[in-house]
Amino acid sequence: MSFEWKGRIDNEDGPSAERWHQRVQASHKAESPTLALLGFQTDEGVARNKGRVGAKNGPNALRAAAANLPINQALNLRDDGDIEVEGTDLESAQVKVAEWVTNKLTRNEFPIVMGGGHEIAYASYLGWRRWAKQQRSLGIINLDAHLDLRKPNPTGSSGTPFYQIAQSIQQDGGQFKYWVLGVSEVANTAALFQRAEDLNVQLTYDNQLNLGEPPELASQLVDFCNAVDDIYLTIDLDVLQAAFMPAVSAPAAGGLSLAMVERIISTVMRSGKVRLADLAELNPEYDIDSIGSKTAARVLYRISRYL
Ligand SMILES: N=CN[C@@H](CCC(=O)O)C(=O)O
Ligand SMILES: [Mn+2]
Ligand SMILES: [Mn+2]
Repeated sequence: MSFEWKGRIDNEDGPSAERWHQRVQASHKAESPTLALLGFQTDEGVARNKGRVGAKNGPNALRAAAANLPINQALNLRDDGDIEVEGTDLESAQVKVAEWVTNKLTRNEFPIVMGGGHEIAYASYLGWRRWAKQQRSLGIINLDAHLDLRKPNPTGSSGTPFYQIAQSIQQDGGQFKYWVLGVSEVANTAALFQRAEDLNVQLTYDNQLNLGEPPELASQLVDFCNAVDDIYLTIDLDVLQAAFMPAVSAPAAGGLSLAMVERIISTVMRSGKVRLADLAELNPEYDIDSIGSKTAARVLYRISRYL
């Protein structure tokens, strides 16, 4: 489904009243950083994971909410359209997304893929892997209520991406450096927590973050980023409390405030190590007055402010 970027235009306030829909359609300036967007329009990963479908329409809901965001910096915005899944062939679509990510990294652009389910993470990773050519190390920061460390059964799904990534990194002889923030104790089984332990995954629970920002959090995030060449930032929107984010495939009771999510993003982005990002699991079928889409757009905006 193609998308027409449109929104409010405040002619009376001149160029400083510019919004995202205008910048997406403006010509690029070589001297400005470029944020490149791609939609991953599919329900396949969520369906395979026995979830409630609807995330296929996530990319366009996010674009519509982002259209009126203000432009407050030198930034090129590019929308490269969508990748869809033909039939149930999720794997081929993931390869296409990966090729796009590799291409953006090669051009020194900042790629953000909009899901779709969290199986987008395996595609984003594969794109980074092709670009990095086993010459670079990766740290993954996932804001998510879930660990997404399920084993493919027998194929991948929205619940398996980080297990698939772990396997790939280990096969390449690398170290799987994965930190999940906002984990819900009640939305993951003992089997998944055991897998996280076996894979040396770093966990921060939603409850730990809801009692105020732990004093050591910022420095631990900085240390995590400094220990690798590149950071891949992936945000499963179900990490947010339902009041901010009703529009997800698998809501988990609890979750983080938008302020905490933005704070973590800011700390991580300031490291200068983040090369790619994605936003997963926006399911507009369950939205209320576009609150979820607008929250997702605000998350996107927060990332963009550090480019
Ligand atoms: N993307 C991940 N999804 C969750 C879904 C949990 C649920 O459906 O309740 C997972 O697999 O753990
Ligand atoms: Mn999740
Ligand atoms: Mn997830």
